Amino acid sequence: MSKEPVALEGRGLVMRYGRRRDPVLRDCSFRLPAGRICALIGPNGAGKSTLLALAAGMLRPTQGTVRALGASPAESRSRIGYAAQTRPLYPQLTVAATLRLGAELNPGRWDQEVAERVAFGTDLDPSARIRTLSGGQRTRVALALALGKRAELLLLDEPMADLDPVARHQLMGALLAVAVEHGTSVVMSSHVLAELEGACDHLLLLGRGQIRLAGDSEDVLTAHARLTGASPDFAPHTVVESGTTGRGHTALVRPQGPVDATTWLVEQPSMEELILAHLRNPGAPALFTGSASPAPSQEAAA
Ligand SMILES: Nc1ncnc2c1ncn2[C@@H]1O[C@H](COP(=O)(O)OP(=O)(O)OP(=O)(O)O)[C@@H](O)[C@H]1O
Repeated sequence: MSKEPVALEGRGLVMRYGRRRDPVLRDCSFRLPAGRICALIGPNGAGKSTLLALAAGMLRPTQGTVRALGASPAESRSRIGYAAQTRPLYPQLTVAATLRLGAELNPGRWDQEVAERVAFGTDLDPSARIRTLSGGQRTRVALALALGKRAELLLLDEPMADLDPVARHQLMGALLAVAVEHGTSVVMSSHVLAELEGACDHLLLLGRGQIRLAGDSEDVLTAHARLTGASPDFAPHTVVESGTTGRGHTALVRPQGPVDATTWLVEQPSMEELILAHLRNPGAPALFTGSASPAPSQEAAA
């Protein structure tokens, strides 16, 4: 098993809200090595926000365990920055007072310069009250609180969702600069694949309550190939998605052994193509590459 430090780990997670019969997460296990910028992807309602809230210690799992930075999320709370999708902020406070509160709540860790850069990057007025801000401006303040905390693990729920293109670009730049400078581990959910592709070096794809794909982006990509040829039989390779085009039969596969390049045209799919194929085919077998392989859940290990 990999000895690489782990930023976030879930083992046998089950999450059921109230009396709902179907759990949102079911025996969900994963391991995120430290220092990665991880895209958390999945269809609407897959449980991305739930997973991030569990990792931040804002929810407790029905079953299973979450470890964040080597301890329970509650124990690691001061080292975790979390920007929830709902951007909970005090509506009566001004932006400047909100950042002051961030500084007071994080003594010894707070980076005012980063917080101000993120919050005031455009022309946001420090004396404006939170309740008067637009959705995008509130997002900037929520991200300023998360990044200003100099967290070791940043959990960002759709961080760019309501930002304009310039603000997105600027904030992604600020986020990456902070992450590189401090070796921060980042998990961010988003539906904008192009945005994630440029920024993230690790992937967690959630579907049907479990992790379907996990690993460093390069490893996940090289574990797949697009094959095109005359035959519809792609055995022995694992087919994620297949179809027919003008060029013949084509499939996105996980090669099981060498691919016969005399039979198939072999191409490397793009990350977007690969993710879309998995989103369209949630029944494809799960793949965990390298150090992303989860430890066996306690029940399985017993
Ligand atoms: N507080 C709650 N009480 C009951 N059900 C909830 C609650 N929060 C989330 N759910 C349900 O859990 C499921 C997963 O929701 P979640 O918000 O985690 O998904 P998501 O992947 O973040 O979705 P989206 O991409 O739409 O933001 C949904 O079916 C949702 O209705």
